[in-house]
Amino acid sequence: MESTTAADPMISLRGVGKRYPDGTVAVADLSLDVPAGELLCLVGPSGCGKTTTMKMINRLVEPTSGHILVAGEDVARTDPVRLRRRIGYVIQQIGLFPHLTVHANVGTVPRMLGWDRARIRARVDAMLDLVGLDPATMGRRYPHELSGGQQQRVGVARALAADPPVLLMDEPFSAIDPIARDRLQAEFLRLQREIRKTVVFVTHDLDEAIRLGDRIAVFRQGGHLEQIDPPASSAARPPTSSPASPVPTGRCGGCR
Ligand SMILES: Nc1ncnc2c1ncn2[C@@H]1O[C@H](COP(=O)(O)OP(=O)(O)OP(=O)(O)O)[C@@H](O)[C@H]1O
Repeated sequence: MESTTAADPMISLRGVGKRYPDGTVAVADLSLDVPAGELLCLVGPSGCGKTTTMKMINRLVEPTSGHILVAGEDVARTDPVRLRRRIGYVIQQIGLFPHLTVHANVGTVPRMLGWDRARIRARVDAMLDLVGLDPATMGRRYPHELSGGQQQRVGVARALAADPPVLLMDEPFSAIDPIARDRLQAEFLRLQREIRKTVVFVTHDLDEAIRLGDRIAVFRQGGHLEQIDPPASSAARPPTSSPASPVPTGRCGGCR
């Protein structure tokens, strides 16, 4: 990756559009920057282009216009496999390999990178520890022997294993029951304070966005950016406020 200065955004979308082959314009003309270390939440109604935006960053979807830079490098000119090793990806149905143990799941990318066994073991143990799973007992289990919340933790550990600077998280906690979700959010917040990744986090839950996001980007249909602001802090900001008003607390009107 090219070197960047502290002032450069880690992720930069410039006039990005995506028209699918059937003519659907998922994203029309989107520009936004995500500074290094920021957790940016994307919210908005179903079908407004959040997932498409996310997948264009790691090239699971190719934009039909515009440019996306990650750490100053145009992703269109980066080998997708190389790119994805530097971008952790966590999705709702986590997609753990069912026939591999938790340990082997978390070690997937380090193995692909050719790390030696001792380094992989140490890294996997550290990652499981980081997400609150005991490496000795949980590492040997298979995904079906874990709760939904534990599986999501493994997904986060796997995404972090090769220490990517960027994490893309697409509704990572939404399939979890509310109590486990609450704990996962709290732990992820603690974790993020420690590791300071640049995170793009899609959610339908405005409360989750307010809790986790350094900023919240509100999308409307066609991937139009309606607003991008820090979440309102009721202690710091009155609810009726300035033109550049922060995203209000409450439910996301257009969201499911
Ligand atoms: N492969 C595809 N081919 C055609 N249209 C698609 C494809 N994938 C997504 N779309 C359309 O693009 C638009 C944006 O979809 P996208 O999944 O990005 O929205 P989203 O905001 O993530 O939605 P949700 O909140 O429901 O997950 C939708 O109209 C969707 O139907």
